[in-house]
This record gives sequence, structure tokens and C-alpha cells, in this order.
Amino acid sequence: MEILSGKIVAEAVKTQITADTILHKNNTGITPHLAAILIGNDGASETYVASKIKNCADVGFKSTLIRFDGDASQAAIEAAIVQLNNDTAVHGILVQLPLPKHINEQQIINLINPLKDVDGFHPISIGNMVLGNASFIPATPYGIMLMLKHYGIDTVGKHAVVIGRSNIVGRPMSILLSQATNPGNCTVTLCHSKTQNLKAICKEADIVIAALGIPGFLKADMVKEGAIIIDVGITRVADSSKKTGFAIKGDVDFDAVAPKASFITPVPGGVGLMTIAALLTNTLTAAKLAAQ
Ligand SMILES: Nc1nc(=O)c2c([nH]1)NC[C@@H]1CN(c3ccc(C(=O)N[C@@H](CCC(=O)O)C(=O)O)cc3)C=[N+]21
Repeated sequence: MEILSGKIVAEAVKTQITADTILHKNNTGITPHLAAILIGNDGASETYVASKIKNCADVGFKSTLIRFDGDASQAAIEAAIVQLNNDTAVHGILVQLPLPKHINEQQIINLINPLKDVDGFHPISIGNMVLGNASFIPATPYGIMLMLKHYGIDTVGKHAVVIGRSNIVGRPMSILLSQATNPGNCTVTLCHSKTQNLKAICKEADIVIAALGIPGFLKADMVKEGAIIIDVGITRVADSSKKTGFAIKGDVDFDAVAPKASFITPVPGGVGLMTIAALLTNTLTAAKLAAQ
């Protein structure tokens, strides 16, 4: 069993981005700039956005955080997007999800200039991704692809079972793994809360991507000997032994599943760090597009 380290791979990606950013600045005078919009004060969202901002600084990007109260109006948020679209010094725009219930999320995403859509959530980005065209790829599935590539994992012809059909993880992951790329070329089964015989399907999998958001869901008796296990879960679970009062738990029962796996990602220290590395990659791409 080998651990797929998000720490190691994300560091490698960031080192490359740092070098590319220096080159880009020298060649064009442009510093990549990410603008993040955060609405309300959900604890987990605060943590993720703070981490994104810090990671931008690490690789030499500028970043701007635009905050709104949880009761901000749709119009106010849309006005901020329009302003960022028109600001030629801003290359990437990210609206941290989830949004408060009174906000129409799709309408907000639709407003983002697709050339600045570093989350890859705009319908044009998703359409291009599905077609296999150049596009911004949603950060979590993109980060997983970067990790599989870094470790040289052979996915050709393998049966990949994706658990979870969210627009930001499961569904795009299923599409990427099915494409004729490397990594890719998998036979993909996309499972969800209405799937029958989930255990039997998982047991057939050469690769399992667990992205359903139920801590410890994937048990040892659900996986085949030698399977590759990718854990996308990041649920906060109360834990009085931690300073913060909570621990981050993945969707995989790691201790029981790891001995059966050929490769497995830990939580924390796995996919989450790759999500940020992929976001940085997309932001650099956006800055390069702006220079063309
Ligand atoms: N518009 C938008 N884009 C996103 O990319 C987006 C989002 N909304 N909403 C929420 C999810 C979640 N997400 C993570 C980012 C970093 C870690 C991460 O760094 N995790 C670390 C630390 C975890 C911790 O200590 O909290 C780890 O797994 O080791 C996890 C999850 C981005 N998301």
C-alpha cells in the first residue's frame, strides 16, 4: 500500500507555478490575480478561502477577498461580479460555495466571464470540458487527475467507480476519467444515493472515488484487494482532543481500507490540498489567457 500524498504533489505543483509566475511577470509584466467572493461566515468556508489566499501569496499571485454579509442581496453580489469581469487586473474569479439559500447560485455563476472562471463551474466551461476542449476544469477533479498523473498511475481500461454526482466533484470526475486522456481511459460507473447494490459495484472497482460526504462510509468489505482509493470527503466531526474541537474526516474508513488498497489518499493531506493546487494552476492559465 502506498499513500498518495497531497502534501508532496501540491508542493511540486506549487514550485512549478512559482517558477512559471516569475517567467510570466518578466515576459508580460502581469502578476496573476485571483479574486474570491465569500458570502456569510460559515467556519469551513472561512478556512478554505483563507487557505486559497495564503496559497496565492506562496506562489507570487495577487489576491483580493471580497466579503458580503450572509443577508447580502443577489443584486449586490452580481454587481461585484460585473466589476471583477471588467477589471483587467483580475484574472480569476471564484465565488465560494455553498451560497445562502436566498441566493440563486446558477445565476451568479452564469455571470462570471468564462475566461476568468477558474472554478470551471460556468456552463461554457462545463460544456467545453465534456467535449474535451481546452477549458477550466473544476479544481477537485482536476487536482485528482494531477495526483494520478504525478504518481504515474496506470488507469487505462480500469473500472472507476465514482460515488457522488455533485456538479463540482462526482459528475466532472466521471467525465474526466472516461475521456481518452492520461490519466483517463477508464470504464466509469457513477453511483449516487439511489444506486442499488452499491457495495457489489464498489467491490468490482479498480479505482474508487468517494465523494458523497458521509464520513467513514467506504468500508473494507466494499473494496477489492489492490484497489486505488481516492477520498474526497472533508466532513468536520466533533473531537474534543483537537484544539479546534473538531477533526476532518474523509468518506473512507481509512484504517480498515488502507491495508487492502494499492494506493490511497489520506484526509487531511490528500485531495483537499490538490484542490488548491489545481485552483492555482487554473489562475495562472487565466493570467496567460489575458496576456494573449
Ligand atoms: N467555489 C468553490 N470552489 C471550491 O474549490 C470549493 C468551494 N467553492 N467550496 C468548498 C469546497 C471545498 N474545498 C476545499 C479546499 C481546500 C481543502 C483543504 O485544503 N484541505 C486540507 C485541510 C483541511 C482542513 O484542515 O480544514 C486537507 O485536506 O489536508 C479542502 C476543501 C474547496 N471547495
